Amino acid sequence: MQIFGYCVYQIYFHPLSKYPGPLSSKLTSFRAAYHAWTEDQHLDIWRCHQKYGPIVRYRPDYVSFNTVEAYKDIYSGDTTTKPRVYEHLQRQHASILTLRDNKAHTVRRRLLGHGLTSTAVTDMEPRMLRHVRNFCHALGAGLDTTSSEKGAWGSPLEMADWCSYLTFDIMVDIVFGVSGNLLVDPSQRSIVEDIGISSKRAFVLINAPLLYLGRMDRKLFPGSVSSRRRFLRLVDELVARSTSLSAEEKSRAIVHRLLAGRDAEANGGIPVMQSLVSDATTLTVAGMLGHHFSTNLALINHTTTGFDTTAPALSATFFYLSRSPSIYNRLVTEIRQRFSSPDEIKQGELLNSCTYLRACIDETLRITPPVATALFREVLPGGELIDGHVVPAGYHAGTSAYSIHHRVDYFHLPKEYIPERWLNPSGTRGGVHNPAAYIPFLRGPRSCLGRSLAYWELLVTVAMVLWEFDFRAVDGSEAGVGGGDSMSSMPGRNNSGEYQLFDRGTCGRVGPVLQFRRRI
Ligand code: HEM
Repeated sequence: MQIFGYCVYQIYFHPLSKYPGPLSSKLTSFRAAYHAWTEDQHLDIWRCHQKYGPIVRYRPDYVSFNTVEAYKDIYSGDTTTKPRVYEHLQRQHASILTLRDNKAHTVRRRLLGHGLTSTAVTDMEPRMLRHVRNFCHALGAGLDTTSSEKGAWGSPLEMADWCSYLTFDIMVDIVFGVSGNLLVDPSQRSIVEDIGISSKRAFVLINAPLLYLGRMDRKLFPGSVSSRRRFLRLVDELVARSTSLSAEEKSRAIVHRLLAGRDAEANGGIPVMQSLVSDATTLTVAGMLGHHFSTNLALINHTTTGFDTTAPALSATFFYLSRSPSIYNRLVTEIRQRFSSPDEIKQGELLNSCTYLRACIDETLRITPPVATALFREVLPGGELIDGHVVPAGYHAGTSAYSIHHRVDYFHLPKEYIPERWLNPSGTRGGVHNPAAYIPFLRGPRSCLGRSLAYWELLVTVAMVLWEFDFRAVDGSEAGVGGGDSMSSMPGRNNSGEYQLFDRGTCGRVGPVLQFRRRI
């Protein structure tokens, strides 16, 4: 009887009952949790929007909106915040990603933002370039061993892995000032998988917080708990290594700049602790920052799963280029004409003038947004009017980048990779093109702080690789790795031309498998 009463209430009398959606979603969070588990929640939300329209009740307490107007309402002001469930994701202290208090978030964002401005990216460039060169070195390993082999294709490489190693090494270097070394030393590489596995657990928990009861999550995800522990141990180790750097080395690491900034902020602008003075303070504060950064690092670095962003964008770009000869050739021509040597490939006018390169990156982030899912927000007291619809306080609303980027009335031929749409929307294969619906980095006060850094990594790495190498997809059984399976009955998973994301909050991915040769 109680169950019957609960169902009647959810379907007819609940404050969100007027919004359409699958019956199962109105009653429980099971569907959302299930698709978090099967790593296709972004596709399920997209399919629901195809069926029910731009507003879908996707969980009993959550409405997914798929319009430009709605996401402006949800993400632009201070009438929403991060949902309470995010608190479970932090170890002791809230990270910038989990902070619920909007004022505290603004302060934290200001502090962290100093280390990630485009000027800061210029300062960090020489160190980041070292890692991009290591990446190219790894791709070219084994090539040109004898002059007779010059021009021969190398062994197949799994690009998802190599892109993860690159972005991990860059982030560890600029955040902690120490070396992550995954590109050159295979011994620690399992860490990217650990990050992925632990992210999957976190994502399922966000969607089904009931699993926290009696710590059921630990029983359901035993492997992921140990993966997370290993990852956090690594972060603590990095923090410890970072604290023993010289003063000059510390000045280049974001974590230390943040410490100085944090003190200044807390002391009316007087930086009382410009260096880390005692081991006790160091370990406590740095450990805390380690956890703070663990979320951000996880956001960036992943192998097959999870909180990863730049790496999947990079491997997706290689995927699309390897499958589109005309796009590949146009881009190769732009890069090789623009730069006369790889040393010229760095931030500046020449790189900015590579408009086709930028269009390819933007198109990757549109069709394959690394944060594909809806980053849902909790409505604060007073409620909120979202695209003309009332969502009362305490309930959740969000917009999924994958869904809105695939709206046919915002982007013509949304399932196709067409960089030209960013150059001349009304030109080649022209059709509707609505840049206001483009939200890979989100917009508003919680938008991505690492945008400049991410663009640097993507533009410079792709340019450097194309300057040095030709590449192609392998033949045979691995040719399609990374794309959808045309035999799949699941819309979204059956598009062989679209790089597949495995949604775990950010995303996992595999492939493409490519071969390289020195450019001819
Ligand atoms: C293509 C690459 C990237 C994409 C698509 C991306 C996307 C996003 C998105 C969608 C958010 C909002 C998350 C939320 O509200 O929960 C975010 C936040 C954030 N991102 Fe990125 N990101 C990328 C790369 C980076 C990089 C390289 C960094 C460098 C540290 C970074 C640092 C951050 C930080 C610190 C936040 C939190 C901002 C805040 O809450 O104020 N991101 N990112």
